[in-house]
Amino acid sequence: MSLSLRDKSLFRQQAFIGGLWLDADSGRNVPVYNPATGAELGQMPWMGAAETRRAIECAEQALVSWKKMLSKDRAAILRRWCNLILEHQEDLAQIMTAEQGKPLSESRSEISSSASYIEWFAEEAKRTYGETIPAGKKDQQLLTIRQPIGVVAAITPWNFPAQMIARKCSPALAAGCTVVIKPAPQTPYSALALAVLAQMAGLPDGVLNIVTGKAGEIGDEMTANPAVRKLSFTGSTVVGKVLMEKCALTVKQVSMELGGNAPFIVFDDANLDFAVRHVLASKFRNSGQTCVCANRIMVQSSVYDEFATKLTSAVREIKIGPGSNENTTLGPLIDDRAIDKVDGLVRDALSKGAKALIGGTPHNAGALFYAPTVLTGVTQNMQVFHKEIFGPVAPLYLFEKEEEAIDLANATRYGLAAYFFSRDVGRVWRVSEALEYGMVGANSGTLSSEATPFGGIKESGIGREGGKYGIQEFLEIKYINMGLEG
Ligand SMILES: NC(=O)C1=CN([C@@H]2O[C@H](COP(=O)(O)OP(=O)(O)OC[C@H]3O[C@@H](n4cnc5c(N)ncnc54)[C@H](OP(=O)(O)O)[C@@H]3O)[C@@H](O)[C@H]2O)C=CC1
Ligand SMILES: O=C(O)CCCC(=O)O
Repeated sequence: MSLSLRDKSLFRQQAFIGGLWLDADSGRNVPVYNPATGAELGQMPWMGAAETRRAIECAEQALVSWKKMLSKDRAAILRRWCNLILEHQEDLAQIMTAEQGKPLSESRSEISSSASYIEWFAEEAKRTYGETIPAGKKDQQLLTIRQPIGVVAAITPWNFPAQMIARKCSPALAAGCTVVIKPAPQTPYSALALAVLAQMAGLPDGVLNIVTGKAGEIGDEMTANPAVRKLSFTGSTVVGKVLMEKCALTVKQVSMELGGNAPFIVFDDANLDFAVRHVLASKFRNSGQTCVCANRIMVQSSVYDEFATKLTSAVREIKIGPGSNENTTLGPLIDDRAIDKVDGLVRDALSKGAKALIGGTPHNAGALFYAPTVLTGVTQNMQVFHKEIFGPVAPLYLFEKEEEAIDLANATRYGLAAYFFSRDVGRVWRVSEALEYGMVGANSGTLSSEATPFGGIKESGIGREGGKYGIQEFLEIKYINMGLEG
């Protein structure tokens, strides 16, 4: 292991089931690599259906007492977990940067935002209110209570290896559910480190379980096992649809946080320097590998050239390199497939008439680095208009009128995040309403926070994470009709 951690116990190469650290039944492991250097970081157990089934059984057994625990006691454990995460922020950030590649400053801020989700839901645990309903007859009381759904399965991606666990697990645990997680194979160590701290915080055995290994087998067990009552997934729309189909057979609830194709519209009355700063934050964070990244930057014709020049100058200042260098602002992509996908989209656009003002090729910092890129002259007939880029490529589209920008923005099957910049208050309201998206940044390129509902419409998903809505995803409403006589 090449990491130098203050607390070495955080780096685990075993899965976590029923409070025990375990190898795969077969004893088989697979390597995990640092995307910046290609060096092997360690091994991860290659588990399958049998281990997943046992993790679900553990979660089912733990559910019996966890759901009955007073919510303030569950909240206290979550609060301790949050505090331990903050205490170990630096080690957790080092682990994340090593396995995921993002700059250390971004890893540190992901760890603190993960802690914020846990803190938020520790508080929400105490507020899972029911209601009374005025009855139509004198001899009855009508009411609702909210109860935990039961065992939850969570499948998480590699782009936010800690925050995804916090966003799914803390509301589930706060609600009284127990959880089995499958983290992405590229980034298991952040998830396992969080489990070390959860155990230290006093989370009872079996309440949180992490199974690493074969996606197909683990996913099939999670979706077929009747004990699992809910699946929460973040990842590609293609995989999300397959999982939804499989969940239908046992009628499980699902929360799906899937792909995006975010428009970022710059109107001619916008403050261009301000908009450029926000494009940088939205487009290049995590090397462009977020589902809410600006994917199609649409600029009104009268400010198009000026905006393109300003953006290119700003992109020139980006410092590309390993995330472990303190001055790096853009790290590598996650793997070869990501490089091929991003480069393929750029090649297609260039071959159809787009121009690269900067970048446009892989970068020589290492095998998985892509040069930050600005493309002009991009049009709807290029693949990049339709696909989630998931890389540091900013394609600029030109539009004339507000209605045209809205039509262009909505011309996609995705509906996660959208952004626009304008100083006209009437337009700010009109466009906010017209955009067919779950989240809109009006003069803002950042959206995510523990206090707000994160999620999409159309093929970007179902459900909301965060805010007062997040915990409801893990609660069932029970209606009680109480007869007062007899
Ligand atoms: N909404 C978002 O935040 C994300 C969107 N994406 C989009 O998806 C593209 C591809 O990325 P990729 O990592 O392949 O995304 P995937 O959707 O394939 O992977 C996300 C998670 O789902 C798991 N998974 C995949 N197939 C199954 C299955 N049949 N059963 C159970 N779990 C499964 C993966 O595990 P395993 O890797 O072992 O297959 C991983 O843990 C990206 O370029 C991006 O466009 C990707 C990640 C996050
Ligand atoms: O890409 C995602 O799936 C989540 C984005 C989280 C964030 O914006 O911090």
